[in-house]
Amino acid sequence: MRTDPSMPGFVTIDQARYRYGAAGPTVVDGIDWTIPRGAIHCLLGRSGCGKTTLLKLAAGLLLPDEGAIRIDGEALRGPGPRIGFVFQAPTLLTWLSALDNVLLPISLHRRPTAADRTAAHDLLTLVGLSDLSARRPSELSGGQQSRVAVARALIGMPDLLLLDEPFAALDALTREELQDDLLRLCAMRGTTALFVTHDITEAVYLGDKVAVMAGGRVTHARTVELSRPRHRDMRYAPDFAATCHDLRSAMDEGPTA
Ligand SMILES: Nc1ncnc2c1ncn2[C@@H]1O[C@H](COP(=O)(O)OP(=O)(O)OP(=O)(O)O)[C@@H](O)[C@H]1O
Repeated sequence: MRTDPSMPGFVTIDQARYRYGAAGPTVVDGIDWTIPRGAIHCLLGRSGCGKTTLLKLAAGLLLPDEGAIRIDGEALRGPGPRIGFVFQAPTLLTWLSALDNVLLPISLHRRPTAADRTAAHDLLTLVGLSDLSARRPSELSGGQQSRVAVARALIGMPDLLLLDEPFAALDALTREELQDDLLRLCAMRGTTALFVTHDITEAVYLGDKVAVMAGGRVTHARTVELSRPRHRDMRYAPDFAATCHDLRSAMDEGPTA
């Protein structure tokens, strides 16, 4: 077991509320959530229920109107180097090589050192792209671009990785490979992660815990009892299917009053 439930939360979301503009509807409506250090939690929910907004609050890209987000006990006041973000689209810079895209979070602040370049190359190796580090994004497949985006999010050794449907556009087999890459990298580095997805099987395969969101609230939460490391054969086990079924039913129930 990777996490100890008695450990204090590494990420603590405390009664967070958020609306876009003064007159808009409340999009995140009083969410309480705790992620222990090193855990991977997944957020499931229908389109428009507020998942991305909650992720942006956890990244410090938005600040809550009410409540607080704490990372390691400290109230979050904006984005910082301890947090890595992977968006749905890989958002790579077209004129840079894969290696230079991975180095981007560093080169925005200072000139990368030889050690930084080695670290970037090591990350590309870990995601299976060691031979392609000189290629531009247009010379890479969609899955390879997503791998570069994951490597870029990890170059700053973030304590917290936030992922917003990063593999949604990929074919099923590539998605499974990237899920395994992500689990391996998080386990190696003890990275805490919050992963937003529409895909129930993805949430169950990756997560220590899965929350279902609807109408800006967490309406259901379930601990995933599968052992770690995860293995692709687990996807066909009865307890995996039962967990998926339970979450599907929770998504059908929708928000509670
Ligand atoms: N910048 C914005 N200004 C105004 N409203 C917004 C803005 N961004 C999102 N919203 C609204 O907030 C609500 C929640 O959006 P959010 O992107 O968090 O949902 P989501 O669950 O991530 O959806 P999806 O699964 O489709 O990405 C939606 O009704 C959306 O239209």
